[in-house]
Order: sequence, then structure tokens, then C-alpha cells
Amino acid sequence: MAENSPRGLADVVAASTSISDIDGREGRLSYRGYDIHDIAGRISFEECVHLLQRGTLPTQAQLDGLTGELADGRRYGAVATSLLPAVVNSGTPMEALRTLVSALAIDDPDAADASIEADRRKATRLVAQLPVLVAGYEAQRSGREVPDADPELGIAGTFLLQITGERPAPRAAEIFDECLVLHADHTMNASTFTARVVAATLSDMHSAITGAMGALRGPLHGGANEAVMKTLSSIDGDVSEVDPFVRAELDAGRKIMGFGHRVYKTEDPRATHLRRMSEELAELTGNRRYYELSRRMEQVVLDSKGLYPNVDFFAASVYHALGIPTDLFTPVFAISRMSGWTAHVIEQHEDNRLIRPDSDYTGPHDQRWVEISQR
Ligand SMILES: CC(=O)SCCNC(=O)CCNC(=O)[C@H](O)C(C)(C)COP(=O)(O)OP(=O)(O)OC[C@H]1O[C@@H](n2cnc3c(N)ncnc32)[C@H](O)[C@@H]1OP(=O)(O)O
Ligand SMILES: O=C([O-])CC(=O)C(=O)O
Repeated sequence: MAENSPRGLADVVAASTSISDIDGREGRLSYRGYDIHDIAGRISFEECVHLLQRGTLPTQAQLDGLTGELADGRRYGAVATSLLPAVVNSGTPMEALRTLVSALAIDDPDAADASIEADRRKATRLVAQLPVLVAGYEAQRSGREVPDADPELGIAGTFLLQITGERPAPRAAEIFDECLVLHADHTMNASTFTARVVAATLSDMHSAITGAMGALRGPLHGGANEAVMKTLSSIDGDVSEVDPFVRAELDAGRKIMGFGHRVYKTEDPRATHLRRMSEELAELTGNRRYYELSRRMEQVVLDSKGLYPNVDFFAASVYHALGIPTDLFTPVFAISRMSGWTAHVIEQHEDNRLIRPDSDYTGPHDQRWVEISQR
């Protein structure tokens, strides 16, 4: 029996990884040794997928190869296709997509192959399929067709095209591409840890990713981006309403979504980029409301609680400005994080040991059984 385990495994090192690293005091994040400030806005999501899943920034030939594999892997199979109408309108998009991701396993051509090579192929296909599944979900519930993918647009631009039905402005596609890079991996966050726990039983890639989808959806993790948008839209008046709103929430003992972080004790480096994108989109769209409410909220929460915005906070106003429906914000997070999750499953399978921590028993001892009639 372990004693004095930190609640929520805070500061416990649960795995070794060469995929990403965080310095929570300094507010630094790197993917395979590249500082996020150096690569955000400079590499495409496809390059990021190569970096995380295959270990290096790709050469042009490698990128062309991966782009071809992603295009080939995009189509999802008959089982997910037949399930789609049943899961649309029967719960939240994340519930539907978790189910659909699980269903992708059944049609996967490598379903029966547990090798690392098959893991790699599944990883590429999952990155390619999730945006198309989200677009299929959106089209199904809106009663329209999914526009064809445009190879010139890449994953980010094609997703915006397929969700909104309109070809995105070049800058909008670039901004969304950067969002996907920023959300791609984050060491032992709850959903990645979940994926690794599942993978470590020598279960399969799709089971691990289905578990990760379930963990991401919660409002303390990826679900916070949707909650932030709901918070911002619940404020009726101008920025002067932010102070009393935050005070009332804190007085009622409620958390302000999009603030605080288990690891960062200073600004989340991804928030720096998302804040800048939120401001740029406010200028481009001529609608500064959510950016300005966000800026005020950031100041009030910092002054009153000493908490900084995390990745989910400015992502909300950015996704809103890009025309993404609020209930698809967390699925968008999953589209990006799929690259990191799958890389972690491969890494776990490459050097596996069952993940099985201990627990502190807090129940009674030495109880004696009595007849049911005597209890
Ligand atoms: C992609 C991501 O997953 S980023 C995180 C997304 N989640 C959110 O934005 C939800 C809001 N934030 C939170 O709930 C937390 O900050 C977490 C879950 C991110 C981190 O949690 P933990 O490290 O476990 O911190 P914990 O929840 O124990 O909070 C520590 C203290 O700060 C307070 N606190 C933390 N976050 C917030 C917040 N957003 N609003 C108000 N108070 C907060 C807690 O109430 C607690 O106060 P107490 O010590 O007086 O009880
Ligand atoms: O690292 C965490 O705990 C949560 C987070 O920011 C992420 O998953 O991006």
C-alpha cells in the first residue's frame, strides 16, 4: 500500500517520453526538442504530425509522402458510415465521435495486426479520418453534403471548408493550421495518459484512442474550450459586466473555465499565440466583442485568483471567429491531439510495461460477514 500519494497524481512522473516536454515554471513547451514559439506559425499541421509520429521535421519528399498517405487514409469505412445517422442528434458531438472512432477499428485494414508497423499506419489513418468524421457529423445534422476535400488547402483549410461550406480566406486557414499545431501534444495530460494506460495492457490503437476521446471531453480538460465560449456568450452587456460576473462565480465557489493548469505556474505558451490570433481575427472580422471580453476576464481572474489562461481560453474566441460551431470546439481539439495520442500509443507499444499504480486504502478494516437478515 502506497502512502501519501499526491492527489490526482500531481508531479508524479508516469512515463518516459521523447515526444514533448514542458517547463511549467518557465512556461515552455517543446515538441521533440523544438520550442513551440519557434515552430508555431512556421510548420503546417501535416509537418507537425510527421514530427510527433515519425520523430523528425519532414523533408519535402517525406512531407509529400505523408500528405499522400493522409489523403489515401481519409475515407472511413462502412461501419462508421452506417452509424453516423444514428449518433447524430443523440447526445453531444464528443459522445458521437467517441463512438465513431471506436467503430473505425472494425473497418481498419490492419485491424488484426498488432505490430508497430500497423500502429503507424493506423495512426496516420486516424489523423486523416477524424476531421472528415467531424465534417460528416456536421453535414449530417445540417442536412447537407460534405464538400470535397481540396488538396491545396491541407487538413486545416479543408476542415474549415467542409464545416462552413465556404472556402476559407487564406489567413483563416493559416490561423486554424497554427491552432492544430498548438494543440497537438502536451506530455502526460489526462487524455494522453489514458491512451497510454489502455495501450500498456497491449490493447489496440483504436481502444486507446477511444479512451482518450472520453477523457478529453470532460470540462476540466479539452471540454473547457466549449465551456469558455458558453461563459463568454452568457455575458449580456459590455466589458464592465466581466468583473461582477467573475466575482459572482468565484463567490459561488465555481471555477472560471479556461484558467489554471496543473503544470504551468505562469502563462501557458500556447495562450500567447492564441491571444494574438484572437486579436487578429477580431480585426479581420470587425467583431471585437469576444476578444475584448476575454482580455478583461483574463485581467480580472489574474488579479483576483492569480490564475493564467490555459490553451482552451483564447481558443474559444478564435474558433468562434473562424465559424466553427461551439459544440465542435472539443472535437477540433481531438483532431489536433490525435497526432500526439497516436504518437504516444506507438511509443508505449515500442517499450511497454503494464501501467498499474497503487492506491491508498481508506476504507474500514477487519469487518466481519453477517447474515443478510442480520444486516
Ligand atoms: C487542455 C486542458 O486540459 S487545459 C485545462 C482546461 N480546464 C479548465 O480550464 C477548467 C478550469 N481549470 C481547472 O479546473 C484547474 O485549473 C485544472 C483542472 C486545469 C488544474 O487543476 P489542479 O491542478 O487539480 O488544481 P485544482 O483544481 O486543485 O485547483 C487548485 C486551486 O486553484 C483553484 N482553481 C484552479 N483553477 C481554477 C479556475 N479555473 N477558477 C477558479 N479557481 C480555480 C481551485 O479552486 C483550488 O483552490 P483551493 O486550493 O482554494 O481549493
Ligand atoms: O497538460 C494538461 O494537463 C492539459 C493541457 O494543457 C493539454 O492537454 O493540452
